[in-house]
Amino acid sequence: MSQTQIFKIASIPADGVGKEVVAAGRRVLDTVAEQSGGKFSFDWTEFPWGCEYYAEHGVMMDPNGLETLKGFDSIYFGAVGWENVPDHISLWGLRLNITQNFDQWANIRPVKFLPGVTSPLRKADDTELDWIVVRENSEGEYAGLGGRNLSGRGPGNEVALQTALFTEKGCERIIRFAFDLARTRTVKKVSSVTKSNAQQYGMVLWDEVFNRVALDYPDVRTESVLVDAMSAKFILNPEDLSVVVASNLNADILSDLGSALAGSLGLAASANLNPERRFPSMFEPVHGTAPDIADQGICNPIGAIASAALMLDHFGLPEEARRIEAAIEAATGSGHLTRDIGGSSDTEAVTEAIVAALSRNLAAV
Ligand SMILES: NC(=O)C1=CN([C@@H]2O[C@H](COP(=O)(O)OP(=O)(O)OC[C@H]3O[C@@H](n4cnc5c(N)ncnc54)[C@H](O)[C@@H]3O)[C@@H](O)[C@H]2O)C=CC1
Ligand SMILES: CC(=O)C(=O)O
Ligand SMILES: [K+]
Ligand SMILES: [Mn+2]
Repeated sequence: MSQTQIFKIASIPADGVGKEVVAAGRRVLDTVAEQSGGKFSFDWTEFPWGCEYYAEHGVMMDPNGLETLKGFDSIYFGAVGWENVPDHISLWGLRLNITQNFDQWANIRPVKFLPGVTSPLRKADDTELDWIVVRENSEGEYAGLGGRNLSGRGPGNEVALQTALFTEKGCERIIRFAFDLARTRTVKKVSSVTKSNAQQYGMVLWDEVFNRVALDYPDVRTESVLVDAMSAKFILNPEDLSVVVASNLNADILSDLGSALAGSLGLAASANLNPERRFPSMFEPVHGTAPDIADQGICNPIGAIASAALMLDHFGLPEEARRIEAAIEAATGSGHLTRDIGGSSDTEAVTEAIVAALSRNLAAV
């Protein structure tokens, strides 16, 4: 018998519903591993980093945390942010600390419509919708460049600069990534999103790189759409989308819009990839810590569980990833829905339904 492949996973549930959904995702991943017949298993290490850790230690994560994380095959993340810490401190101290330092420059965020889940889009009732937001995840508006003049100008005259960084290399790598992804899809099309009419430096550079890279992919259709028009297009003509590539902020906003159109923020998955595999990649639901519903056992675990499927893809286990996605569809299709999508099931019941569907699928093979 061949040896079991062991994946070392760092789990960082962090705050709020992050803890609940990571626990659910781990359960699903362990089920898939158990059912793999010894093909693979997961070796989990959980880290207590987040806003509670901050309250105790004054930092969001261990100062050697990045060094520690380098030894893992991937990171399974929940969400970060709580009322005891300013959001920009918690986000930069943990999530952005990891994505930036591990050069996880490609953030893929599929917009998936699930059976049994009502979309606010009437069009979704009779139209096949399926697109992926590709988010530049290392620079742009979240480069962290800028500063504040707190005292030099006197009261009431404070100034702040928040500078967006666009490099030719940074644009090119994410745009090529989007084209390569489009080539793997039924509809070979990339929509590039900027605001280059108003932002005449960085976004014009992005547009130029997009037009140049497109020449290398004559088999892929293209369009360039301004972000305000793209937000309208998400709602009016989403059937026209396949791969949507955008800068850090624009794609952050568009991907929440996409999740909402699919039915809830609780459904959307994401992968923060370091495509060169020099560092571990990180898998997390698109949503945040949902303080309004945290600690009640009612949040939707599907975004985190679908992110676990993206992790399996990254490990070269596409069949197992599709098994998880099929189990999610079986659960929603048979009415196991949390409140955010109009049901009354709790987190535990939906997770249980997904685990049961995995076991049924196995029995059917
Ligand atoms: N990657 C990360 O760790 C992120 C962290 N955050 C942080 O999360 C905190 C809250 O941010 P918000 O802007 O309120 O965004 P959020 O995504 O936490 O919540 C927005 C809305 O979506 C709902 N929602 C989110 N996840 C859900 C789930 N799994 N099931 C059911 N409903 C769900 C919430 O109840 C809320 O009504 C802040 O501290 C923010 O900085 C926000 C986004 C991403
Ligand atoms: C911070 C945030 O909203 C995101 O990464 O999606
Ligand atoms: K998250
Ligand atoms: Mn976001």
